[in-house]
Amino acid sequence: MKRPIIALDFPSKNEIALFLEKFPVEEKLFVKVGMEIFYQEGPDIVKWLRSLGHDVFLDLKLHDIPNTVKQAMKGIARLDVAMTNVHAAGGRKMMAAALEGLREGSGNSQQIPKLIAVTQLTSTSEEQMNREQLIKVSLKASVVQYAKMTYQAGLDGVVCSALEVELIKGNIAPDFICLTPGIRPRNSAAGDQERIVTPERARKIGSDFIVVGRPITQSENPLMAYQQIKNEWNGVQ
Ligand SMILES: O=C(O)c1cc(=O)[nH]c(=O)n1[C@@H]1O[C@H](COP(=O)(O)O)[C@@H](O)[C@H]1O
Repeated sequence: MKRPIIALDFPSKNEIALFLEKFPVEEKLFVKVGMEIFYQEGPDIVKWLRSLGHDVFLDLKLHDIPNTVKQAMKGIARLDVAMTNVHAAGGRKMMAAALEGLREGSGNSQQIPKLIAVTQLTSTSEEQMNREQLIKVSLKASVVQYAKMTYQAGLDGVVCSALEVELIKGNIAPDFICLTPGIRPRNSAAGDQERIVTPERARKIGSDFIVVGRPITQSENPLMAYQQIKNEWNGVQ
């Protein structure tokens, strides 16, 4: 069964340990380490999660000049993560430099983490993008443009809303990875997310990975919430 990626958005290792205690030890999870916990605990949090047997998506959304991103990626390459990301808005040169950094950091081995780029954050609406970023096209057109740049830079895929997956795969390639956060089961609060989709719809649309945070981490019964979302994501009744 495909595993939803759980966003471990907690302020400390201790809180993550308490959360993980709710899952059977033999259940190997796919978890996301983002800025909140990484800036508290540093790379050790990734090493610890790997030692427990979980797969890690390291979501630090790098966005800086090409050289800085390249050097940072050399460090990330040594953390044994399955996937990591940058912001496509950093440009093609930056994304290509990120890939170079990952390759060099891993000693040019074949086994480098998947590298994907954030298009428009799922918390961004079309109206906000037009008004604040002065991007005067539709949100979908902007996402596809970022996805094309990402593909041309040689990356594996993008982070987008499931609402844009069909368009991206149609314009680029069916196997271009679309990882989709902004997942909300029916009747759960959107919070700060704008472009939301249920796990079932994300499956039908063709998302390759879904990322789910608060609907699991803030649930009264995280294990049950995880299993329900996992079943829905896999089309299991
Ligand atoms: O790169 C990401 O993971 C990401 C990109 C994006 O466009 N939107 C987005 O929500 N995310 C991350 O996905 C997670 C979503 O969490 P919830 O909204 O709690 O399900 C958060 O950790 C975000 O940082």
